[in-house]
Amino acid sequence: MSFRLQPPAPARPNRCQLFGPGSNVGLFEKMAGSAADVVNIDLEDSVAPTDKDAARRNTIQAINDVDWGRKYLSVRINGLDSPFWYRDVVDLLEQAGERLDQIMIPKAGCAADIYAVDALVTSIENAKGRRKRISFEVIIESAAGISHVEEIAAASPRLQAMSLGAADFAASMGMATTGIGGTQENYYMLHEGAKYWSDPWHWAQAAIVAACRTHGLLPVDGPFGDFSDDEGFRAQARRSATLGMVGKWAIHPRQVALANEIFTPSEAAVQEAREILKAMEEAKARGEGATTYKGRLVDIASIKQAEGIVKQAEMITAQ
Ligand SMILES: C[C@@H](C(=O)SCCNC(=O)CCNC(=O)[C@H](O)C(C)(C)COP(=O)(O)OP(=O)(O)OC[C@H]1O[C@@H](n2cnc3c(N)ncnc32)[C@H](O)[C@@H]1OP(=O)(O)O)[C@H](O)C(=O)O
Ligand SMILES: [Mg+2]
Repeated sequence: MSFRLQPPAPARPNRCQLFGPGSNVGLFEKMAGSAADVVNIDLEDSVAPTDKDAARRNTIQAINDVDWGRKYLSVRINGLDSPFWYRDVVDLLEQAGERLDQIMIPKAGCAADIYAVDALVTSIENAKGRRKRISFEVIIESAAGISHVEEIAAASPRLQAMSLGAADFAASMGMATTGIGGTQENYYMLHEGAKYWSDPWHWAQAAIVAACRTHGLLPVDGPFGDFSDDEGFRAQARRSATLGMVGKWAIHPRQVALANEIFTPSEAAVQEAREILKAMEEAKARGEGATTYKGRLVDIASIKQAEGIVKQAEMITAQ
């Protein structure tokens, strides 16, 4: 272990982030009543430029009026390259009540982007005497964002989570696809005439997970565009969970249960983790640092792996 210890990520469930446009007021109560851990009201790309002012007003009213229960309540502001973002921040911080938990910053390209939003948020919080400190989630969805992912993860103590935005990422990278996440038909290896599909999102996800784990943030997988493809969503989510991500966006309500299913450790996984912990306790009592569990090696690193699964399950149950 490095002398610099790995900080823990925030201890709150983030299995599913349900998105809805701030211009669609009819969705707010439905989002609040969903089983998502996080609700993201969007002021950015799902809102037409002509609707920006109305969406911002709707969002502030909904933050103040809707019963959001135990949801982690987040608003995605417009990008720093737009003429809208500063007004999003000013109006949200000045007019939305303390129920607002988080601001989501899209298309982050460097640490200074987060610094700029932090400076504005901090100034308004102090001026208005807001008691609750707003947290940040950042979206990595550009070539610059992934190139600077580690400095972005370290950019502000407000940062709690980081997501991959597959659509903008693909566009920025010039990827030859219009798909939003999932299997890409042309990304395959050929062996003896058979195609073996690979995962073009994998390397970016792994970079995000590493940056998040280094700086104590929650790594989150972004949207899966084809909301009629449940199995495709599950497969993508399983890969993300295996890589260390804690949750995934839902861009349609039918994806909420799928995300919760995949990012809640299964009973079998929790039972196995507990058995490994027991096997290691017994090994320790014998003065051993390694032992055999179901025919395979387990050692002190296995304790950390197993504890991670048990802690995740316990945190979700405690909610
Ligand atoms: C890709 C980049 C992104 O920005 S993704 C995030 C931004 N996008 C969004 O926020 C879109 C969110 N989704 C929607 O707006 C809608 O789901 C829809 C337009 C995709 C489909 O809506 P539609 O009403 O046609 O769907 P139905 O199947 O008819 O709905 C059934 C039922 O569910 C209710 N509903 C629909 N959407 C939501 C929702 N988001 N939350 C809660 N409830 C919802 C709908 O009203 C119906 O209700 P009922 O009539 O049955 O009562 C990213 O940045 C990147 O770069 O990758
Ligand atoms: Mg995007």
